[in-house]
Amino acid sequence: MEKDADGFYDTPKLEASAPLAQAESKGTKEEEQPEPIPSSSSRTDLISSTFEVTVTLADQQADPNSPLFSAKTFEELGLHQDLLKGLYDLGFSKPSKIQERALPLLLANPPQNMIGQSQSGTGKTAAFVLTMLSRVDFSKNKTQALCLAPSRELARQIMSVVVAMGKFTPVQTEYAIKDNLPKGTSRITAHIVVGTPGTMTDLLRRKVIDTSEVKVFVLDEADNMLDQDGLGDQTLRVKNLIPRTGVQIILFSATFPDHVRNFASKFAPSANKIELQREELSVEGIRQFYMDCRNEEHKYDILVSLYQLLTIGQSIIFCQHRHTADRISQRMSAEGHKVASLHGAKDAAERDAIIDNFREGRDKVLITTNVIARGIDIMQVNMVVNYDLPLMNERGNQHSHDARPDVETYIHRIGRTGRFGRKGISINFVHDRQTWSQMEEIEKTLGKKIIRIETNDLEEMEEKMKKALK
Ligand SMILES: Nc1ncnc2c1ncn2[C@@H]1O[C@H](COP(=O)(O)OP(=O)(O)OP(=O)(O)O)[C@@H](O)[C@H]1O
Repeated sequence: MEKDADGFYDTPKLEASAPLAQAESKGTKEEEQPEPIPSSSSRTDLISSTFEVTVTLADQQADPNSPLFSAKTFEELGLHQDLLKGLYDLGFSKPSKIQERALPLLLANPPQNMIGQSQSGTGKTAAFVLTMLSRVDFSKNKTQALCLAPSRELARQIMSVVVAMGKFTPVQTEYAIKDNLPKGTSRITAHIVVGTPGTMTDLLRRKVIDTSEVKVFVLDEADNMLDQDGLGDQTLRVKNLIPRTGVQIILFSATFPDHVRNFASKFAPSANKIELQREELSVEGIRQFYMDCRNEEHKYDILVSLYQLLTIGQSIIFCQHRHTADRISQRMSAEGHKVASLHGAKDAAERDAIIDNFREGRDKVLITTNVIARGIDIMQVNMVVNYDLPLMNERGNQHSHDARPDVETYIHRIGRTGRFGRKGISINFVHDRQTWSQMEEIEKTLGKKIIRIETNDLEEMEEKMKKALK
């Protein structure tokens, strides 16, 4: 698995001076999504499918068993008028379960720490962003909230939510991601700073950020941020550079494997906890499939034969290594298919352009590594392919014969589809006894059937997929 300066999730190395990325406002209603302009017949389809999505979302938010359910309104959660305006402007009408449960605890005084878990795509970001925005005293030009994420792509996305939800407040924001600040910046006074741990540590050490007024510290994807095999060391360094007392520590993730739970409890002492049972981890709307390929080369052929289906909506193809992502995308491009590839060896400006092109629907197929396995929220993604299954990040493990599957990363990867009540499908490619048993272990751990699709019957495949997406 890839590891570099920022740890498990790689960071760019070249010195590109990307301008401070303008936060993109993030619509939630289907009609606000940046779809290409449809032809008149597909426009009718779009309207009816928009209607269907809106209706099923309302149904799900009314179903007490759904993670999107809430019995309350945003008004009842004690949010400031300006933040309510921001929420309604984004098209949020009702809180999801995690928002309803977490927000009253997060906003209570005196502030209490939180360890919050909820399935992928259920609205955790709003819970911690609204907390940061609620706790900031806008009359002070001082940094008061820090938020860390495992990748620059996720940090940029979180920032877009801060800006959109804070649209009716005077919030000032700044990034702590590589190659983003103008050279020679010696002082940051923005209320909220969002970044990755390597750059954040650097800014704190050099006292570019004054921490004396910091009162909220958020870790998104907290299990990865605290994991010794992930970004644990770097995150701890950041914590050691902020005040020891008076800071509310907020940890959120869809997964908290046992080996980080204890550390999380020490990192955020006496935290309120919202936890999921193992069987609750997978998202109902994501149908999981697998394809039995003959060998590595056959995996490539199958991926190419899937191209039509991959581009019905948008798709993310996950590989274990950067070189695989590059090789597949070069081959597919040479054969006339439009695909993009994104991984941590690319420089900052390139990474930003690739994810923005994909987010805005200009590219429909993104071939990548675990760098964007977590957090990335693009509603139109209705298919995820595990070209390689995710494997545990143990030294040498990837090459050994008993390499274990990384079930947490699997949950995050497939969670790039099926966002906030949408339907999505995932397809695992298995090609030998080892990958077969790795997939079996994932299936057993999650208690969810992974259904076979024949590799030689494209029509059947298409039928099954269309049915799953209905
Ligand atoms: N109350 C709401 N009403 C409507 N849409 C919402 C609401 N809350 C969140 N959303 C939308 O749901 C999507 C998923 O939210 P978010 O990215 O916060 O999920 P998450 O729980 O952080 O997922 P992950 O675990 O994958 O990071 C976003 O597009 C967000 O705008």
